[in-house]
Amino acid sequence: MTVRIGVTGATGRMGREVIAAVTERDDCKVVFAVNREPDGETVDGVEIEPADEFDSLVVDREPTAVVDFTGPESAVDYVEACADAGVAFVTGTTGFDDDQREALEAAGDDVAVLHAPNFARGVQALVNVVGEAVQNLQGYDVELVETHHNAKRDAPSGTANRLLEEIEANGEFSERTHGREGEAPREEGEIGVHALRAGDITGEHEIVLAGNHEEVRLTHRAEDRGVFAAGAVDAAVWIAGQKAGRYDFADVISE
Ligand SMILES: NC(=O)C1=CN([C@@H]2O[C@H](COP(=O)(O)OP(=O)(O)OC[C@H]3O[C@@H](n4cnc5c(N)ncnc54)[C@H](OP(=O)(O)O)[C@@H]3O)[C@@H](O)[C@H]2O)C=CC1
Ligand SMILES: O=C(O)C1=N[C@H](C(=O)O)C[C@H](O)C1
Repeated sequence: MTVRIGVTGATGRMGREVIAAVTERDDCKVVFAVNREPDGETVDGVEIEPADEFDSLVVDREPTAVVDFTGPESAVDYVEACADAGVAFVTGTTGFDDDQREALEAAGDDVAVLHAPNFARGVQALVNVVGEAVQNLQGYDVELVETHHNAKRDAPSGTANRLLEEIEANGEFSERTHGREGEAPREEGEIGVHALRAGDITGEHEIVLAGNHEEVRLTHRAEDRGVFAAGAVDAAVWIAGQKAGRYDFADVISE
């Protein structure tokens, strides 16, 4: 079966990569790609259509799944249209607030919805091991540093938030401290969180655990956005066979 994929944010950094990743495979194809203000542009031979036609495209072109890398507001609009149309939704968008997260969850009652803040397999491995490292090093200071390109809108990154959840679930911590300035000695139990924005850096996450005259650093560095796109397209192909519900990238990898 050829999986039929709709792409949103099609001329963005990630949308372009998703189209390229689909085009390289023979088990799926792009059936539409939208962006807010298309000007007749094509991406890898795919015509970019206006985002305000999404609601009709998602019905008429009969996609199996939509892959979304846009922004939180538009991702919610798109998932709600997919829920109405009975189309599965895969999103890598980050920066959702609580209400937006709830809307994503709610759509999972009607269709399969997969949200992953990071589609790199190495990040999933990092999520899997960081809790164990924290458990083994109770009482060590923990700091998280994430580094991204200068156009990234949200901070800390979605991946950093996911890693922080895992760290907090596995140790005794008091609070997250976002950056430091002036007279600001480290408090016991805090987790320092630092967001660097510079140039066109694809995405780096490092967790530093230090104490007992030693330090452990767990680092993931994405060298190319294609790694995220490949994971997202794997997820779109995987979700084709799934019933309504909420999924994450770990579900895709575990099969
Ligand atoms: N999960 C993962 O593995 C990854 C997640 N991300 C996340 O993906 C998202 C997009 O990142 P990136 O591609 O770098 O961002 P870009 O800004 O390059 O692209 C976003 C695209 O979405 C479009 N867009 C934004 N708002 C809307 C809207 N309301 N309706 C329709 N289109 C819209 C933008 O159009 P316009 O140009 O008109 O604004 C743009 O083309 C971010 O949240 C980022 O954190 C990024 C990389 C990996
Ligand atoms: O905006 C990006 O570029 C990225 N965003 C994701 C995040 O917020 O974690 C994933 C990746 O690090 C790239």
